Amino acid sequence: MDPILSIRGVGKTYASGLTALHSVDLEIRRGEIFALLGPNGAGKTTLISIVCGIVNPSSGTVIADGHDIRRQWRQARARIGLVPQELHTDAFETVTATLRLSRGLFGKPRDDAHIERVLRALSLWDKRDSKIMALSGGMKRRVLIAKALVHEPSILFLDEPTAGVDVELRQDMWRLVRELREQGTTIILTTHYIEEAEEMADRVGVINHGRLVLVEEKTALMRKLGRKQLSLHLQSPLPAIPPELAGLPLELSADGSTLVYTFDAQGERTGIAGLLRQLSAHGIDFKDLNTTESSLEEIFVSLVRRREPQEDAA
Ligand SMILES: Nc1ncnc2c1ncn2[C@@H]1O[C@H](COP(=O)(O)OP(=O)(O)OP(=O)(O)O)[C@@H](O)[C@H]1O
Repeated sequence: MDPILSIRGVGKTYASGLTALHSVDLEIRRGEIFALLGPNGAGKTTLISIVCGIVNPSSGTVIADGHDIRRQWRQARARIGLVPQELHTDAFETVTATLRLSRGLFGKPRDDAHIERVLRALSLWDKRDSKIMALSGGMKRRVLIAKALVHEPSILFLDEPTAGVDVELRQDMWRLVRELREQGTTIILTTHYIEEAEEMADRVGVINHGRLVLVEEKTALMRKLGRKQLSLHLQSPLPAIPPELAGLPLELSADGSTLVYTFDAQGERTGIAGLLRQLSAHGIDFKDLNTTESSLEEIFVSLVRRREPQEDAA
């Protein structure tokens, strides 16, 4: 593996005494889309801020594209683009001037052709001469992304990029993320929209109470922790699950018309054949059936819940 970003033993205790991160180890692969998930206050922004040199870690090291973020801050920072949650930019500047300035800050020579490409990709070309303060909220978010990309970073952090944005911008954003990945940019995003991580990410990390509790290939995670459900839509509603079937992982819908059987997606044996035999033996007929798999969201919620008692005990 060729990590583009190595985070080793990174901890953070704020001046208030609050420990936001406990010795986090994480390696990000070159060219991947990595989704960092976690509930509010888990430490995602703290971790991103440390990698971007905005917050000093209390312990540990971070190597970004070959450069130590503390000893070679300038070189490391020039490899990183950050789309923060909020806009901190000069409201009186025009969009183009802001981008030129951002690019210059990272020591990159002026390149108006690149700025034009970034502006066009974000549907900002028409707004290039507008002052930032005259833009709508959505347009300002687009400027944030443009600013993060204008110095051609190899690692792009997106901190809650789609929180509160409209559908059009969200779609533009994901199209752009895919294009950037195809061009070789490594992307690390935090999101509360887990379906986005499910759709976009190659790997998923879950952070909870300042600890990285899991890092896994998304598909493997879904296979490993996912559960499947088989829904049987019955010919005639049942008043209750027959006592003979009480030992099975079955649930009956409130109106008695659907039996839901839950099984392990990873298991060797699903038990479905046995279930169908038993239903037939008890004269329970069904007219239709379908299966569903648990989403990353359900897996995430159960993971975060499951880890809580361990955390408290630690
Ligand atoms: N400057 C600071 N001083 C003291 N405590 C802080 C500071 N910044 C963050 N924290 C605390 O550190 C913890 C982690 O916060 P952080 O913003 O990293 O979480 P997060 O996972 O990004 O949350 P969210 O999903 O809400 O953005 C929280 O308890 C937060 O209150």
